[in-house]
Amino acid sequence: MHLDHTPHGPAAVSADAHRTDGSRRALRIGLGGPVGSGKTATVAALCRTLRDELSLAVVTNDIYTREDAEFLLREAVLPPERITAVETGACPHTAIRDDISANLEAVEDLEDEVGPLDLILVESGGDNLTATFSKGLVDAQIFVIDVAGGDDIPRKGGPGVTTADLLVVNKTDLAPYVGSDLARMAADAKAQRAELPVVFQSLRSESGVTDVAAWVRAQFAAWTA
Ligand SMILES: Nc1nc2c(ncn2[C@@H]2O[C@H](COP(=O)(O)OP(=O)(O)OP(=O)(O)O)[C@@H](O)[C@H]2O)c(=O)[nH]1
Repeated sequence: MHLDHTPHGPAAVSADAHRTDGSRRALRIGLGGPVGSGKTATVAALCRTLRDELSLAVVTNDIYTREDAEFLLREAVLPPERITAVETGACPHTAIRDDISANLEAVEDLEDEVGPLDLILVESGGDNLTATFSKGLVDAQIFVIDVAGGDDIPRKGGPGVTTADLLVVNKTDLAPYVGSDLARMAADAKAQRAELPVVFQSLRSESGVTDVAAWVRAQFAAWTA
C-alpha cells in the first residue's frame, strides 16, 4: 500500500475548522460507496480500533430505515448517544451532496451534545459510482468498493473511485471465489487515481481495518497540526 497524505490532507480542504465559540471542531470523514460494499462494517471496525484514542461519533444515512445505526448500536461500537441516524427518504447522494442540511444538523448536534469530539464518521447510504460528499459536509472522504462487485469497477472510474481521498477495495478474502483479479484492480485504480492512496482490505482477516485506521490517524494529525 502506498499512502501519501500530504497534498490532500483535510487542512487543505476546510476553511471552517472552528466552532462559533472558537474551539476546534471535529474532523469529519465521509464514507460512501455502492450498496453492501462494507461501509458499515468498516465504520464499526474503525470505531473499535480508534475509540480509546479519539473522541468519536458516527452519523449513518439510510433511505427509509435506521438499520446501519441499529447495527452499530447492537454491536456496541460506541455509546448510543454517539450514534445518530439520518433517514434520507430519497437518493442517498442528495443528502450528502446537494441538500446536506439534515447531515450538518446531525453532526452539529453531536458536537453540542457529546462534544468535544475529535472525529465524526459520516456514512452515506449505499449508492452508485457517482456519489460523493459535499466539501461543506466532510473534510475528507473514503470510497468503499468491494471485489465481489466486479473487478472492473476501478477501471470504470466515476468520481468516487477517481477523486475520493482514500479508495478502499474491501472483501479481498472473496477474490478467489468470485474470480476477481486484485492485481488488475490495483493497476486500474492507480491509473485512475495517480498518487491518491488505495487500500486493499479484508475485514475477515487479522489485519482488518489497520491500514484505513492509519490513514484516519494521519488525517487527524494533519487536522490538528
Ligand atoms: N467476506 C467479507 N464480508 C464482508 C467484509 N466486509 C463486510 N462484509 C460483509 O458484507 C455485508 C455488507 O456489509 P455492510 O458493512 O453492511 O455494507 P454497507 O456498504 O454498509 O451496506 P449498505 O449500508 O446497505 O450500503 C455484511 O454481511 C458484512 O458482514 C469483508 O471484508 N469480507
